[in-house]
Amino acid sequence: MAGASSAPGSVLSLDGVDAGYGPLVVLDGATVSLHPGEVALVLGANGSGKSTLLKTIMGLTRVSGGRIGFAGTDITAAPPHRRAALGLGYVPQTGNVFSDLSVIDNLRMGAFLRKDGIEPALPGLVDMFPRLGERLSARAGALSGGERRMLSIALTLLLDPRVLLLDEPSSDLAPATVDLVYEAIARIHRERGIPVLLVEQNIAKGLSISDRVVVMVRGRVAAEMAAADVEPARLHDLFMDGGVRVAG
Ligand SMILES: Nc1ncnc2c1ncn2[C@@H]1O[C@H](COP(=O)(O)OP(=O)(O)OP(=O)(O)O)[C@@H](O)[C@H]1O
Repeated sequence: MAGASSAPGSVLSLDGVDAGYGPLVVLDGATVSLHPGEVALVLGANGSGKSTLLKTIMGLTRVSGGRIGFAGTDITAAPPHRRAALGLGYVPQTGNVFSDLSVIDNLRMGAFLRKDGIEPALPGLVDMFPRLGERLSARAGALSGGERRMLSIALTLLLDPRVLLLDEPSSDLAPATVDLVYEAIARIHRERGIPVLLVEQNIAKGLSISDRVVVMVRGRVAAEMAAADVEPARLHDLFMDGGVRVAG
């Protein structure tokens, strides 16, 4: 249903969404929106529902209430492939890379839906991720953690997303590698103007590229603020409001 549920001025919005896994309800009236051109950082304690929020936006959980709007379309009941086709680009924490295929074959697979194949997109991707360009014939399973993360992001970019949903891009990476991955994310945002909804436990790193912060407590958005206004001590209090352990 066109125009049914996007919050004014937002490209993506969740309005009172309840969602979870089977009988387990994790998101409990989650209301959040993403505006054109912004990076919004989702913070919260372990188990507060950050990853579930992204999975729900992609249609990977069971939604039992509320509405999800994307680019003027009500996608609450849309299957994941339709959400991807509409322009939702999801980079999960793990799992969208084929370890037994080479880097270039992963990219060919990722370009399967493109009418023009991988060739026209490859120079831009290699420019964005030079390390991948040097390792096109390497088996993806032999890549470093950072290279795999870059391949994972590159695969999502091949879908020409209108929004990027990133789930903990720093997880399990050494600090220097985190910096490389974040430089790439910042560059994608700057050069392509793609709004980003970022889930991250590395608060300092997440804040470094974000405009706005959304704090989740027990499956709902407990607070929102400009990234520039974030006081770490206050964040800690907000996280603890849910009575659960603080991440990191
Ligand atoms: N596939 C699943 N099946 C059942 N329960 C799940 C599943 N995935 C997550 N959960 C539960 O949902 C709740 C929220 O998990 P979620 O991963 O969304 O939290 P999170 O805020 O991303 O946590 P973290 O910071 O630890 O990654 C947790 O209680 C978790 O055990």
